[in-house]
Amino acid sequence: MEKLFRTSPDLKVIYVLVRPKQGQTLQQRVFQILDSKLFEKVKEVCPNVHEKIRAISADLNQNDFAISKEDMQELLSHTNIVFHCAATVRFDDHLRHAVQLNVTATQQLLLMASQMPKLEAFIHISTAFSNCNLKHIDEVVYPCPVEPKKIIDSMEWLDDAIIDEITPKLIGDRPNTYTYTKALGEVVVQQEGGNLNIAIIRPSIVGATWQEPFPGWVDNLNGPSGLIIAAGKGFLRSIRATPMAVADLIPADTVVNLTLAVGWYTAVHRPKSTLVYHCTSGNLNPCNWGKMGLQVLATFEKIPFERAFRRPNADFTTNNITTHYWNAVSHRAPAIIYDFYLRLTGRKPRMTKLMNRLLRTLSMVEYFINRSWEWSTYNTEMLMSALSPEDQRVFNFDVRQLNWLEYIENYVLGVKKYLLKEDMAGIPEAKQHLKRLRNIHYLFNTALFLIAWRLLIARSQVARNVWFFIVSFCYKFLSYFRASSTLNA
Ligand SMILES: CCCCCCCCCCCCCCCCCCCCCCCCCC(=O)SCCNC(=O)CCNC(=O)[C@H](O)C(C)(C)COP(=O)(O)OP(=O)(O)OC[C@H]1O[C@@H](n2cnc3c(N)ncnc32)[C@H](O)[C@@H]1OP(=O)(O)O
Ligand SMILES: NC(=O)C1=CN([C@@H]2O[C@H](COP(=O)(O)OP(=O)(O)OC[C@H]3O[C@@H](n4cnc5c(N)ncnc54)[C@H](OP(=O)(O)O)[C@@H]3O)[C@@H](O)[C@H]2O)C=CC1
Repeated sequence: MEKLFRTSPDLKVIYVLVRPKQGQTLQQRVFQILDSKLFEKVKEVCPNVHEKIRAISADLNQNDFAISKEDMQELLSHTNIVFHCAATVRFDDHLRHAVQLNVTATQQLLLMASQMPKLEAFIHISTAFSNCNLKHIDEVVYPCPVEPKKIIDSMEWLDDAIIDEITPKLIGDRPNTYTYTKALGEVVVQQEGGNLNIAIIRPSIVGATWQEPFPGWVDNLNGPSGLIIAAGKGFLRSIRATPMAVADLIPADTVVNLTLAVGWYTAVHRPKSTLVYHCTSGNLNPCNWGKMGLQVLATFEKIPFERAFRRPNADFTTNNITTHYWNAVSHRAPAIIYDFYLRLTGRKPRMTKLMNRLLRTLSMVEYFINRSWEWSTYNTEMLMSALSPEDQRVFNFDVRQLNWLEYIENYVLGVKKYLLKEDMAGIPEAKQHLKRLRNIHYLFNTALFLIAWRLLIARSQVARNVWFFIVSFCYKFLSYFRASSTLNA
């Protein structure tokens, strides 16, 4: 919405389907976004943007999306382009819910779109990981072993226990219900698109904005953002990842630019078949997890997060044994010690619970950070050459121009400002806090070493002998040093 109004202020209206949430009405939700820093530039070129965004109450889990008759009539008769990006993105969602939102709702939306007389294009947002069971992925829709229609039907009569049982068999070699249902959604789009002008966009891991409307903007914890917070606050100490695996991140504004360009191309050129566009970075400008991790850590040195639990010092592990070891030593043990301290001081323990959640999240993302994929980008490159030089500039999605180190630094800064809502004025205090944590760390390690050593020499003759040897060696060395300095004098 932001980019559309900034580049096309004469646009009449955007209908946005919204559900009320967390005690906020849909108008409040939309106005909160419009009143945020994100929309400041838009308001300069389009001061009445509030009037041009029409929030329609809708819940994609309900029949006909629970849209009122009047709203439905308005939508059907006025819409020119549909951008469908609503989805459940939870990796561990129950299959019934994931099918409902990512497959059945897509089917229903296509049906709605087929009743829109003025519709020029239907743009469906999928994910580059919908076929993550393959190593090389082309810009085509791959068939699924079980037809989506059969899956939709079976979800209506199977009970939860049976669905739980068959889920691993259905998802096969995909890691979760999210990627599986997004793949089913693509098949539905292809099979049931009828005469509609359709395109599918597959972004990889969406990160903060690169340039527009300003660098580093981010508003959710998906992808790496949540883990950047966990690392910056010192909770995340170790993560099972392959440093050389490609970190296929794609900035949010690049996805937006490609999406709008695809909308134009699909509406104007009306390709004969459904085109799939990969919105990925790995084949054009690869960055790996090792480089990304190091740059994230380097940025924490310059711009630390406030009130860290421990000093940010995360590392990658590459096998199961070291992962278990570091999980026990660096994640669980400090959480237990801290909760013990909270209990002693009469407060409610919370760190173990938080750590368990973090470990669960890590186990869910491991699949994606220990493998590399190749996505072909012929259609995306074709689209780039179909744009005029001016549009290539305004709707830039050429990731070859992206400087990763600069991007990652802005990403971390954006996480601090827009997700954690921390003020830059707090950086000196955050640095002081980290110094205190470093001193506590050294003090704790020294005390631990002394206690362990004391226990060892109390129990072992060998340790005692080593101890006496070290003490007498030091004594002799000091005596020799004193004697030689007296002679020199
Ligand atoms: C060489 C040396 C180098 C040294 C290096 C050092 C390195 C050090 C630097 C480290 C940085 C670099 C790291 C690189 C890793 C990148 C990972 C990339 C992932 C890629 C995936 C891409 C896949 C495909 C992309 C796609 O196509 S699409 C979208 C992908 N979809 C998602 O990303 C949703 C995931 N999430 C869930 O699946 C659910 O969230 C669930 C997790 C089950 C929890 O579930 P549950 O435990 O039920 O808890 P919730 O209620 O959900 O949340 C409970 C609480 O956790 C919060 N929280 C929700 N989420 C997340 C999240 N992510 N991360 C963290 N927290 C989260 C939430 O705010 C709430 O906090 P609270 O409000 O309680 O305070
Ligand atoms: N983030 C990523 O890395 C990637 C994301 N994608 C795709 O991009 C799209 C957006 O994802 P992302 O922004 O990350 O995730 P979000 O969860 O932020 O966006 C999903 C949107 O769907 C809406 N939604 C979910 N359920 C319903 C419902 N029942 N009725 C109405 N609206 C609903 C949500 O509304 P609400 O705000 O009310 O919850 C939310 O606005 C998805 O299709 C996802 O598959 C693809 C590749 C990577």
